Parts: sequence; structure tokens; C-alpha cells
Amino acid sequence: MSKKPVRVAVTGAAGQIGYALLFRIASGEMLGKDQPVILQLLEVPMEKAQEALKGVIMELEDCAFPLLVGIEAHSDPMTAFKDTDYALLVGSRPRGPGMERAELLSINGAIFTAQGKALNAVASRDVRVLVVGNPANTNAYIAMKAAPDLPAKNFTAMLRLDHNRAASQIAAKTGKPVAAIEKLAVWGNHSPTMYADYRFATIGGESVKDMINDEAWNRDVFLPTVGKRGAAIIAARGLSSAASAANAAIDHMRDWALGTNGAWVTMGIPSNGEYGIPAETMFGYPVTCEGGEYKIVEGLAIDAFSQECINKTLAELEGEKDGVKHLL
Ligand SMILES: NC(=O)c1ccc[n+]([C@@H]2O[C@H](COP(=O)([O-])OP(=O)(O)OC[C@H]3O[C@@H](n4cnc5c(N)ncnc54)[C@H](O)[C@@H]3O)[C@@H](O)[C@H]2O)c1
Ligand SMILES: O=C(O)C[C@H](O)C(=O)O
Repeated sequence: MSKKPVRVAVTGAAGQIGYALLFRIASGEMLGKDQPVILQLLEVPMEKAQEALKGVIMELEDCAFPLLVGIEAHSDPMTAFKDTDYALLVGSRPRGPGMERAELLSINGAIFTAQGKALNAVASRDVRVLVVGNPANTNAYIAMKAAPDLPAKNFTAMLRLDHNRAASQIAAKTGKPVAAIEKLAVWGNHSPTMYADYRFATIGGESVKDMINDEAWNRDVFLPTVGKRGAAIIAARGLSSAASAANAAIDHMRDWALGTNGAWVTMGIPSNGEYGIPAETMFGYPVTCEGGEYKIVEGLAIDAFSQECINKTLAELEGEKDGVKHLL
């Protein structure tokens, strides 16, 4: 018997990430090749954006995806999020060359108050939310706080792009396939302060830390490369990452919904105090997923260098949180 369709809302659907994301959701790459979906697409209520959205919908129709059983265009979150089971909040301004992501807070923050309220009012009571729009952690925090009737744990921020970037750098350094890397973690904020941590990582059961055995490379090459990758892409492309961001969003939602079979992945999630992070902070943690729920990998030893890195990314998040008090 075929499965009941699920509703997937995507904001910023006519943007760059939207264009790289929607076709993959519709083809079943996110929720499974047996899961029909209804896309509920939101764009700003401006003629140009709504026209562009129409064009994207025409292309989705022209793919004749067997799993795509409905497509809706919206200009109001109160209709776009109606009964939605999954919400991917992408719509917001990207940064340009020379900007830091945190600078987007004053431009984008208010979007997530309005969208959190709309989710609270009309979405499925079990909706799973991924915030992609930057600064992703604090925007996810804003949306979560604006939706007091929904489970706070269902609001998440995208750290998966940092996780995938870190895995790719490690594969290049060790000369091993990226798929062989296990137990990688990224802690904290989706920003240059994130702490990509390969101390527990293994390849074929061997310690990645021992294989690399180069603390200076970790500190002076690996961490800055992963942390500043978004800016490097903006400098090269003149536009922020889109296909890799959409890919990370698919990975995040797929793993959350379908499970990781014990593998570690990174998700930005509201803390319950784990690893000394204040409750409700939207923080990147290593997690495993099973049965539609994530679980933090607990009990990892935090050495002095790691603690210093975690403190730095936490301090940045606390500062961002302080800066959005007026939106809560
Ligand atoms: N978390 C991450 O790892 C990550 C990675 C890449 C990009 N991003 C962020 O994702 C966001 C989108 O990037 P993009 O390249 O697709 O930008 P884009 O400008 O190409 O597209 C954004 C779209 O969002 C729409 N939009 C703006 N406000 C909206 C609102 N209130 N409701 C609905 N739609 C709205 C715009 O009309 C536009 O079509 C940016 O904030 C960017 O910084 C995050
Ligand atoms: O860096 C950006 O502004 C876009 C995105 O967050 C990225 O990491 O590529």
C-alpha cells in the first residue's frame, strides 16, 4: 500500500538554494523513494518573486516526478505552513562579499519571528523545522521562541554543511574516501567560530587524529578552511553556496526522518545543558538519529583546546542571542 503524502514547506523557494533543493525533495532523495510529498512553497509577496516561483513550479511539473502529488505557491506563511509536516526555512537575504553572517541578523531576524508564529498557529503539531537562512542558529532560536506550542526540540539549524566540508577536508588530507569517515563532530555556531572536531573520528577503525598527527594543521589549516569556506565560495562565485547548501539540507532532513543507523552526524539543536551549554542555545552537536528523533552523543571527553573552541563559539551565540532580545 502506498504511503500517505507528507507536506513539505520550503521558504525562499524561488531563490538559489530553493532551485537546488526542490527537485531533490520531489524525487524522493530527502524522505525516501516511497514517500509521496506535497510541496508548499513560500516566496515574498512581490510580483517578481511570485513570477519566478511560477517558473520553478512549471519546471517541477515538467519533471513528472511520481512522488510529487501536489504543489502549492504561497505568499503568506499562514497558508504556506498549514498542516505542514516538514518546514525548510531558507528564505532570507544571503551575505555578500566582506560581510559576516551575524551581520544578517538585523535584516533577517524578524522573518523568523513571523514564520515561527505562523508555524505555531497552523503547522502539524509534530512539524520538523530546519533553518537554513543565516545566521542559521540564531534564526532557529528566534523561530523556536516564537512557537511556544510546538516542541522546542523540533526546531533545528543547519550545521551539516560544516560537517560535510570538514569530512571532505579530512578525506583530502588522509587520501581516504569521504564515505569511510565516521564519528566526526562539529560544535557550536554555523560561523567561522564553529569547532570541527576529528578527535573521535575513525577511518576503517583507525583514529583520524593519529593518522593526521599534526596539531598545527588542525589549528592553522583545517579549522580556518572549514570555518571560512562560505566566504571563500562567495569570493569565488560572487554568490553564496547553493548546491552544497541544498545538499546539506537534504542530508540533515533525510537523516532526521529516516535515521543514521548509528552513524554520527551534526545538527544544530536546542541544548538541554549537554556539555555545559546553557539550555535552549541552538548549538551544533554530534547526534545519531533513529525513529524520527535525534539523540546527542554524550560522554565525549573535552580537552583544554576543545573547551576553548567551544567557549568561543558559545560566546558568539550568546552575543547573537542578546542582540535579538527585542524579537522574542
Ligand atoms: N546554514 C547554511 O549552511 C547556509 C548555507 C548557504 C546559504 N545559507 C543562507 O540561506 C539563505 C538563502 O540563500 P540563497 O542563496 O537561496 O538566497 P537567494 O537570495 O538566492 O534566495 C532567497 C530567497 O528567499 C526569498 N525570501 C526572502 N525573504 C523571504 C520571506 N520572508 N519569506 C519567504 N521567502 C523569502 C527571496 O525572495 C529569495 O527568492 C541566506 O540567508 C544564506 O545566507 C545558509
Ligand atoms: O557563508 C555564507 O554566507 C553562506 C553559507 O552560510 C555558507 O556557509 O556557505
